[in-house]
Amino acid sequence: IIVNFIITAWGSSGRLSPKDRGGVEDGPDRIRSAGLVGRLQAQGCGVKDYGNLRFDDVADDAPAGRVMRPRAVGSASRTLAHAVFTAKTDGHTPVMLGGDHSLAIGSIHGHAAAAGGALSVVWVDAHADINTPLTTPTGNVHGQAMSYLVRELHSKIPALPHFSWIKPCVSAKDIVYIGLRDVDPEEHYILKHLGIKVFSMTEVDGLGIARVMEETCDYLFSDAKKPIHLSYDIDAIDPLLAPATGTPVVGGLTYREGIYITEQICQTGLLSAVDLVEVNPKQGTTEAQVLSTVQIAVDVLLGCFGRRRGGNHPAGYRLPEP
Ligand SMILES: N[C@@H](CSCCS(N)(=O)=O)C(=O)O
Ligand SMILES: [Mn+2]
Ligand SMILES: [Mn+2]
Ligand SMILES: [Mn+2]
Repeated sequence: IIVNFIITAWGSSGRLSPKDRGGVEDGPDRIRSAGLVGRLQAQGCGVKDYGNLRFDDVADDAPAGRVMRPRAVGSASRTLAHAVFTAKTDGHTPVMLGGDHSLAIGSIHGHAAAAGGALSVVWVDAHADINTPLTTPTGNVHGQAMSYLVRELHSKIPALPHFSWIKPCVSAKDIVYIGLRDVDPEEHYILKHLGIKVFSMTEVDGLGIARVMEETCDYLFSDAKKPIHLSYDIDAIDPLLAPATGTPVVGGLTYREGIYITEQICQTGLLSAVDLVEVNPKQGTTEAQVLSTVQIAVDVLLGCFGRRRGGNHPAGYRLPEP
């Protein structure tokens, strides 16, 4: 599969709670240094690395209501939205390396603007990240990202500094969650009230990942085939395998389940943008923990862009003649 795509990178943008202790901004470079670009090129992808986006620090970024660092997050998201819009209109499949899941605001916004029509959003995560600014228990935007994007929630979003540029661009019916296991009551109400499709870890256990992916694709394409935005939070994977992340939750996806999701999404031929977020080297207590987390992040992206565990060979390959 020849895929032109970009790699942008994103630092920490939510409020750095003591637990968070920063470090998520180091995720992109650790993923790069694990050889992502070379591995993708080796499997036939064309890769253009746009480098790390830099964001101006915002002084006196006082909370707006409960929302932490609204000005920094809002303006950084706008910068990212422009970068993703440009990459998409240049015909690439953008890959956003996080960094915080708040980056999904800009990546999905920019993707939707370039796509022109509806997007399918597949959100792979232990968390729903759909708290509104009025329901968030922590104020961290990484737990609110979807609420700014879903049309049916628009009336529940108050004005926030540096957020006025955001126009909701995703319909509730075009969203599928996979891997949920730590959902706030308010988020649960939103998911139920909006009828958003959810395959929590209960469904993953009950149905098996093959059936989850079959139902995901049937559901998303029941009306029309739309470009897919895959927003993959590394904390969807069990923290025994991917511990270097800010909000680990026990009972996550196995490596095989996590990769199977990407193989099936790739097979649709509709993957149009990917976020790979919440890799936080500082949250690993040993280098081995960091490497395990980073390696799984690389394998997730390789699966998105054509790697099959049954093997691959380049188009046009022929056996050498004696
Ligand atoms: N529901 C909690 C935790 S959200 C965790 C964010 S992430 N991006 O999934 O790690 C909140 O809203 O702060
Ligand atoms: Mn985060
Ligand atoms: Mn998340
Ligand atoms: Mn999460």
